[in-house]
Order: sequence, then structure tokens, then C-alpha cells
Amino acid sequence: MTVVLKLGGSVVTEKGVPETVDDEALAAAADAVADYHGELVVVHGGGSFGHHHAADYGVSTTEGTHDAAGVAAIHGAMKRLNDAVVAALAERGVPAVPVHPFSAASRGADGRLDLPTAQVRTMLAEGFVPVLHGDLVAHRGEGATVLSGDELVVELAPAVDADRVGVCSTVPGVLDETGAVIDSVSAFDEVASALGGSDATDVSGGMAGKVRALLALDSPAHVFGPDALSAFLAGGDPGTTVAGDDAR
Ligand SMILES: Nc1ncnc2c1ncn2[C@@H]1O[C@H](COP(=O)(O)OP(=O)(O)OP(=O)(O)O)[C@@H](O)[C@H]1O
Ligand SMILES: C=C(C)CCOP(=O)(O)O
Repeated sequence: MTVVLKLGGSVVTEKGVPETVDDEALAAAADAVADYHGELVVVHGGGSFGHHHAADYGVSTTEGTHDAAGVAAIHGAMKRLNDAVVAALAERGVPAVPVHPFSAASRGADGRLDLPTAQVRTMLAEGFVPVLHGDLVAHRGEGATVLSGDELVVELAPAVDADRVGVCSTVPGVLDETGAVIDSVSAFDEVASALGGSDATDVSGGMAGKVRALLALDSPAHVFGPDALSAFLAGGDPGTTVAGDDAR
């Protein structure tokens, strides 16, 4: 069983306080991951590490920067968060290893992502748990733009032939206008009116960006909250199942 799991940046950091890990939430997530013993790729988002710096430099997934100092600030913050996530997993005996997408990925002028994945597959085959993160990416014609963890999930799932895809955010799933968890989503229009961006500083589109990205997958993905992480890793289907046409 191969699982691709995204830990939302809003789960593992205090999203309102720049560069602050939510130690308790990270510990709880790492405990849940440590109880899982199959092949696993972890991706984490930016939270208060990536998004504040990205907003400061006016960088998003489409608006880039040629400012090397901006690249160093944003990428540097994401590496510090990645160190914290890898360390939390390692403390619990998970063979977690860091993978920094900025060093390997690129976007063409049309925005299409090219993400080499042979190293991730080899890490899995050798028993490691690769831990990737939302990052910047060199983007032809734009300098560097934001690469969201959600995009990484969409690229990685087919590349590692994932059996299950999970996106753990702070909310218990995709919510309707009344705040109730929607059981399943098969098209963006079904939920567009309920979808906003993020409560916190977020340059990559909040839940709307997430749903759009996951609908492009050719396998179903599950969006759930931190309390349901163990249930997901145990094989359950908590929260909202997002499955576009290609996933049916
Ligand atoms: N209809 C909706 N259902 C669920 N969440 C929604 C909805 N509309 C807007 N949101 C917002 O989307 C947020 C989740 O997206 P966000 O990008 O902040 O999460 P994340 O992936 O956990 O964090 P990060 O982007 O830092 O990795 C929720 O916290 C909520 O504020
Ligand atoms: C803001 C940066 C650098 C990464 C964003 O990743 P996300 O939180 O998964 O959208």
C-alpha cells in the first residue's frame, strides 16, 4: 500500500504567527504517521513559514520574482519548516528524509510543472519516507513562482503509483455553505459557491486551489482534519472524497 499524504501548513504551524511551528499539532501528526508502516510520501505546505514571505515578495503560483534575496527568504523558510517536520518524524523512528523541490523542479512559460520523481521512487524502494514541501520553482519568463504542496501531491500520486491520497488540513473536509462536511465532490462547479480562499495568509488558493488540484488526479483523494489522520492512515475514508472524471 503506497500513500501520498499532505500535511497542511495550517496544521503544523501557527499560521498567523510568522515562522512558528505548532509543536503540539506537529507532534500529534507525527505520532499518527509513526503508526503507519507501508510506503509513504509526505508533503507539507507552507503555513506561516512560506506564505508570509511569499506575500512580502508578491510571489504566487503565477506571479514570480527575479529577486534572489526573495528566493532565499521563501525557500529558506520552507527548508526550516521541512527540517522541523523531518525531525519530528525521525524522533518517532520514521525513516524520514528531506526533498527540496526548488532544486529539481521547473515550470515552462505555460506554467506546466516538470517535477523529476525518480529520486522519490528510489527513496521509497529503499525504505525511506521522502518528505517534500511546498516551495518555489524556477518558472520560465517569471523568475520563480510558488509551487504548492497540493500541486506536488497531484504530480507525485501517479509517479509513485499511490493507492491512497490524503490531504490533512485544519478543517474536517470541504464544507458547504452551512459549514457541514460535503461527503464527495466530483466537479468544481458543485462546490464553487461554498469555496473561499484561506482564513490565513495563503498565496496558493486555500481550499478552492486544493479542490481544483485534486480533481485533476486520476485517483480519489481524501480531504480531512487532523483528528482524522489516524483513521485515514488506517484505511478509512474520513472527510470529503474528491474524485474528478478521471478518478471514477
Ligand atoms: N468551503 C470550504 N471548505 C473548507 N475550507 C474552506 C472552504 N472555503 C475556504 N476554506 C478555507 O480553506 C482553508 C484550507 O486551505 P489552506 O490552504 O489554508 O490549508 P492547508 O493546505 O492546510 O495550509 P497550507 O496551504 O499552508 O499548506 C481552511 O482553513 C478554510 O479557511
Ligand atoms: C508558500 C510556499 C512557498 C509554499 C506553499 O505551499 P502550500 O501551503 O502547500 O500551498
